[in-house]
Amino acid sequence: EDQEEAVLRELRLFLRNVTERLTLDRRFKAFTKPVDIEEVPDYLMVIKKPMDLSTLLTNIDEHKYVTVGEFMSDTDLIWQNALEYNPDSDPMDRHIRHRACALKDTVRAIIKDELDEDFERVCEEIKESR
Ligand SMILES: COC(=O)[C@H](Cc1ccco1)c1ccncc1
Repeated sequence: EDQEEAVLRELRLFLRNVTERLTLDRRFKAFTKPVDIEEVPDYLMVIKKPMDLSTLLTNIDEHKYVTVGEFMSDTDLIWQNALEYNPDSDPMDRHIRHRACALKDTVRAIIKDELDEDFERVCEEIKESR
């Protein structure tokens, strides 16, 4: 009912704020847009579920996420894909992997610090009821 829509609206505001802060962080520039398939023709042969920060924002606005957990699954794809596609010892691969790990740690720190457990539980209840 309307209380539920108010909770989901607050969730979207929180997720947009987190995504915006990640997008503004210069370390995460490579994660802000989809990997360019013209530039990397084999990318979709290796990575089955591409994800990036701009797509997160689109998903939020399309009401894809009813819980923070669902949002986290997509943010995990961003850094997991980077580790998988860039596994080599050359400096470029090491650099993107370091940034991927920074993204993982930063998202977890924000959620731990700023998400109220009771709020996430209410979102989970709404999800189960649908
Ligand atoms: C998330 O970004 C990536 O996985 C691409 C893959 C890539 C390889 C060549 C062009 O792009 C990347 C971008 C910047 N620096 C390293 C790798």
